[in-house]
Amino acid sequence: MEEKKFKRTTVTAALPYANGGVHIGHLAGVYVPSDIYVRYLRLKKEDVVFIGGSDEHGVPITIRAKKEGITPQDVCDRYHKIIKDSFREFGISFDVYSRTTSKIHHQFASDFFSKLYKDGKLVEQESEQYYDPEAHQFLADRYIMGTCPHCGNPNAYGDQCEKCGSDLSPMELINPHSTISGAKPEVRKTKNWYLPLNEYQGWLKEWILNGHKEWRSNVYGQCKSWLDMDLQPRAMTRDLDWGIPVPVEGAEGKVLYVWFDAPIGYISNTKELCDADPERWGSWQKWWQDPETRLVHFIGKDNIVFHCLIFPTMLKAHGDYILPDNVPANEFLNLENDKISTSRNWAVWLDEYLVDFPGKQDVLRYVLTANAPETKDNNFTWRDFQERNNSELVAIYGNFVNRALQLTKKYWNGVVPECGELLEVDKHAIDEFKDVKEKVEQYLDNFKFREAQKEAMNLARIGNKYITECEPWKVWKTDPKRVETILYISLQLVANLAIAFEPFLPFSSKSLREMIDMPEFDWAQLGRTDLLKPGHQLAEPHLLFQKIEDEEIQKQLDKLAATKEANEKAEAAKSYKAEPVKANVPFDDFEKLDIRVGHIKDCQKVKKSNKLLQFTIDDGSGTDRTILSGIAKFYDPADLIGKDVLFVANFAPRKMMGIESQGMILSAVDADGSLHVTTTLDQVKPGSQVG
Ligand SMILES: Nc1ncnc2c1ncn2[C@@H]1O[C@H](COP(=O)(O)OP(=O)(O)OP(=O)(O)O)[C@@H](O)[C@H]1O
Ligand SMILES: [Zn+2]
Repeated sequence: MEEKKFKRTTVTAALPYANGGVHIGHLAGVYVPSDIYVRYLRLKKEDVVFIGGSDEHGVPITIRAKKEGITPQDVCDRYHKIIKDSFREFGISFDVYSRTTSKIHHQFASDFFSKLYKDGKLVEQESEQYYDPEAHQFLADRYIMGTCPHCGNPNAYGDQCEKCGSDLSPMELINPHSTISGAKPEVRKTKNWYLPLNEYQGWLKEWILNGHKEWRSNVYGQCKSWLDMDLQPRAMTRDLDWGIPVPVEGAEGKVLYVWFDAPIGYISNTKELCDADPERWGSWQKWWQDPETRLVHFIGKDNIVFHCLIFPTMLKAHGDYILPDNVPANEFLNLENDKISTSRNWAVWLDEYLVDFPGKQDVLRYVLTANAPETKDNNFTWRDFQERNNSELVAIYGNFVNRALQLTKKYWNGVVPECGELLEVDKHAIDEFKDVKEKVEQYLDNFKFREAQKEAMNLARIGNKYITECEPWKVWKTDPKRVETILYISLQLVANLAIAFEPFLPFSSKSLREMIDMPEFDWAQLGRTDLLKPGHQLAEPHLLFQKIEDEEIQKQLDKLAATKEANEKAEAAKSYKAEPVKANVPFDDFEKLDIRVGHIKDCQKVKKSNKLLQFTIDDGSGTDRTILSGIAKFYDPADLIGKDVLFVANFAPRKMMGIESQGMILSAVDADGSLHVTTTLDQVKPGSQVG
């Protein structure tokens, strides 16, 4: 196949769903790689537009709104702002970041649907759906709960059981109920409009399986497995009240399917940008309808089917649009060996990261790229984060820059020296770093961001090796002229680093360019050895990166451990069922027990026991009472001193670990098996009887 030549590139990044903030999985999967790519094209002075925005329709937003007693628009407004701020703070350099609740988008998506409808590209079909007779509405899958037919989990959703992971359809649930009203749903007939993917199957096969063999193997493979099955028509409308109304007569109470409207958001957001500044951007059609424009979608793997099959089919059915030339989807990033999850709060949130690591955006960008899930799922660990910061950013990149700049400051007051005659060692270093440009380009052109960043880092490795070999601090004593050359070459390497790292670590690059006073630069200069001219005055050097200490990492690990514990508790509570009540007993039996209030005067751990606590109790008799209780795992003894507890006073004394226990302290057993000492609501005198 001949290589296509393009005049410009439209880059889109998946529209994040506006019911949560941005976490490291989002950054690693989509936003850092797309930003690197766009920055690279801009540096090459190519014509490129970078499109983003929030996805604000769909059911989960309405569920959250109901739960919090606010409107869906309130939910969107809150998260759109958080998301937008996070992207700005991490240097994700969108040309436009808009939202799918915008007026422009509603109109645009509605018109797009109308055109398909009028051209007869959609198929009208009736189907049976659950309907809530009390809330008077059809129920989206997420609004129906019931018992999972596979594992018996009583809290399975209409589309999925989170316990066993099965994909479900609402009709499979046993004893379904509406989560809105609790009512038993009825089956009713409803009409929707479908995109007949089946009619496009042959075309899709040809376009992807023959035409795009160069796509990443994970993307190509997923497309192939879909295309090896028979594609089914897919509903493009839903019975729901949050979204873009279906612009067809008789479709009241229906909205466009969120995966129909969201990708159109890429186009409507481009239109918003172009309309606002046509001089700078030209017409939006140029970016979406000109065959000389190259369209690239950055997404995570769960979005592949939508961007490779469904959206292209919509574009093809419409007829006026170009199709994606590549869809470099990433696999998933996990956190400390567990799936990142918004609902379980198992994530590193960008806004929280910035509070704990202010100014360290580039460290996260670096680690997420170094460890990007490009070919398989990958794992983020805080130890790896620390290790890469300390032994790569600090010890290699930062160290080299600092050596070169500090030596120049020391010997020449920060003025770039002359380059003298080149020795073998100089020529070798120059040769080595001249290749870097081509290698980085090759990797970036093929969306291999991990490798590309590694190559950029190689510049610093070359620099460190060079300085170490040349030992300018020793040579200075005998041959200062020679040191001029060594530092001249080192400084050229530093300038090259600032260019090479601009797409990856824009904040550090900017800071480095300020130190070497290099306001103007572009990609074409990469590999040159005359970027800083002799006599050029450098600014005051400072450290580019700081070491991250163990305590800072431990704090993050502790935070995650606390989240895990809270999740386990919540999980246990969900499946908790109170024990059945025991057989009735005569009141006389109860009366035989003497339960009393005791005041804890002292409490100690029992030596050599990790279960027992020894209590000294004031029981109102004037003599202290000793009671042992197996609750050491759940309490710090010091916290119990001074508290009142309920205890059984008339059990026969019993020896444990050599100590006689005179009674039993009463505790409640929680869902997770933890024990909680009981007390009275109000303070009463020690020795008061309970009954
Ligand atoms: N852990 C992850 N690793 C890689 N990519 C991810 C990860 N989580 C989300 N993404 C990608 O980020 C983009 C935006 O995600 P979206 O807002 O749809 O959230 P999501 O997939 O619902 O994630 P979450 O459930 O964590 O909120 C999507 O393209 C998605 O594939
Ligand atoms: Zn199940």
